[in-house]
Amino acid sequence: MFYFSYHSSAMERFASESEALAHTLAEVLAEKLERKSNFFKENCVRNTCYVRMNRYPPCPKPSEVYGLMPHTDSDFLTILYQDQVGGLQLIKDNRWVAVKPNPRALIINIGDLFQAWSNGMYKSVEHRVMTNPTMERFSTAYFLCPSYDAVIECSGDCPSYRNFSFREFRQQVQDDVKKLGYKVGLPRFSNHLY
Ligand SMILES: O=C(O)CCC(=O)C(=O)O
Ligand SMILES: [Fe+2]
Repeated sequence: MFYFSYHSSAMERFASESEALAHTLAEVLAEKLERKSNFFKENCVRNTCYVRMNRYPPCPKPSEVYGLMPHTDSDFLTILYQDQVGGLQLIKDNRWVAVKPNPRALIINIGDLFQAWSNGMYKSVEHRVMTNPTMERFSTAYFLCPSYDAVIECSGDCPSYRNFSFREFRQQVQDDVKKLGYKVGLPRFSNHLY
């Protein structure tokens, strides 16, 4: 019971501090795009934002098993804290690069919805987690999401994506995963053929 309440208050703090940080960052990015900076305050709601606690047990065959498959996040912004073990990698110039653990730093990821909203000015970077042969790894992530009915309107004169609601996006991701075994994501909403 003690541990549960200790953990739950720590997680509540992580969630509320991350929420505030995510809103500040989203506002700054919106200003840079010369778009309404209160869009996130108006459209992001607590019941769709979430915290995920990831545990990666040691894996005897790290070259054969991913901790987490390559993916992009289906949200606006992700605030991630990783422990000292390492294993997170992201795609840069077509190569996987390691994100070095830093106990004093949070990792901020742009998600698919921000990529669409910014008309591709900000990119939802593909990332993955490698397993470690001897060490257990933990990470905690906060996902900033809009309400299911919020419409993601791509900015600019030549929008790369059609308008879509978060509900539509989630449904499409779920359908693709079920039918194809993987997420297609934003290309499904592209105004150009892919
Ligand atoms: O564990 C990590 O470092 C990454 C977690 C992640 O990408 C996710 O939860 O979407
Ligand atoms: Fe992720």
